[in-house]
Amino acid sequence: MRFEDWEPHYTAILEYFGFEREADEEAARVLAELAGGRDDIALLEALIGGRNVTVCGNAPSLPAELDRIEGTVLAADAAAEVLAGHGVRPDAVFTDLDGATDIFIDLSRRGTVMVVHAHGDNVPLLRHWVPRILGPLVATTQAAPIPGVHNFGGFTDGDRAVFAARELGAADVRIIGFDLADRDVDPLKRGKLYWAGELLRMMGYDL
Ligand SMILES: Nc1ncnc2c1ncn2[C@@H]1O[C@H](COP(=O)(O)OP(=O)(O)OP(=O)(O)O)[C@@H](O)[C@H]1O
Ligand SMILES: Nc1nc2c(c(=O)[nH]1)N=C(CO)CN2
Ligand SMILES: [Mg+2]
Repeated sequence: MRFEDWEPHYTAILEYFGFEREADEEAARVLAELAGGRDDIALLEALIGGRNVTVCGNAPSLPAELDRIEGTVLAADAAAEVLAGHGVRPDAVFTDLDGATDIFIDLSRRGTVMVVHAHGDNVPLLRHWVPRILGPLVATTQAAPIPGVHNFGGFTDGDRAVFAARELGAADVRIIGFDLADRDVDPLKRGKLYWAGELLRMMGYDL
């Protein structure tokens, strides 16, 4: 998605949460510096382009839906840990690192692409984790893209994975582990799930 098509949604999200665009832009610059020129977008594209893709959200329903996995597996943040616990190594993990554990480092070592998202509220996490990610790395932002830092569209880890899969030419993108009406979450997370729903409906999902 071109940034000018994403920007109206981004502006509405900034306003809804009171997040600062300048803080997101600064975080993108920090991530670019930490990445130090590493950009495995070609590998991510090869995993997704022309393939059937399954995006795994981290709703409590995920373990019961694992039998629906088909093709390339994209995990939304801590869903990666659930998948790994069931013997599934995701091809890529979309993460703003608030769900990161040493399991991510292990997955990275085994070849999983880490698609790391910078935003105004995760700079300390970027500084902690990015130097430890030794495998394939793709950097993303929700603000304007800069060299080495991509914006495929989307906001939460889960819907960003769907936007990326579409942008990189997936043949089909199915989603599992999404329960956007989950009431068992704090108010901020409820707001984020609301936006995930808005954006996924915009992409044609009936949630
Ligand atoms: N009921 C749910 N609870 C949590 N995540 C969900 C749920 N349904 C769908 N998801 C998707 O799974 C993603 C990963 O979930 P995780 O629990 O790791 O949350 P998170 O890392 O806090 O998400 P984010 O950083 O995007 O807020 C979310 O970003 C969201 O897109
Ligand atoms: N500034 C900011 N941006 C975000 C945030 C967040 O907490 N702060 N959380 C996200 C996904 O959870 C995505 N983007
Ligand atoms: Mg996260």
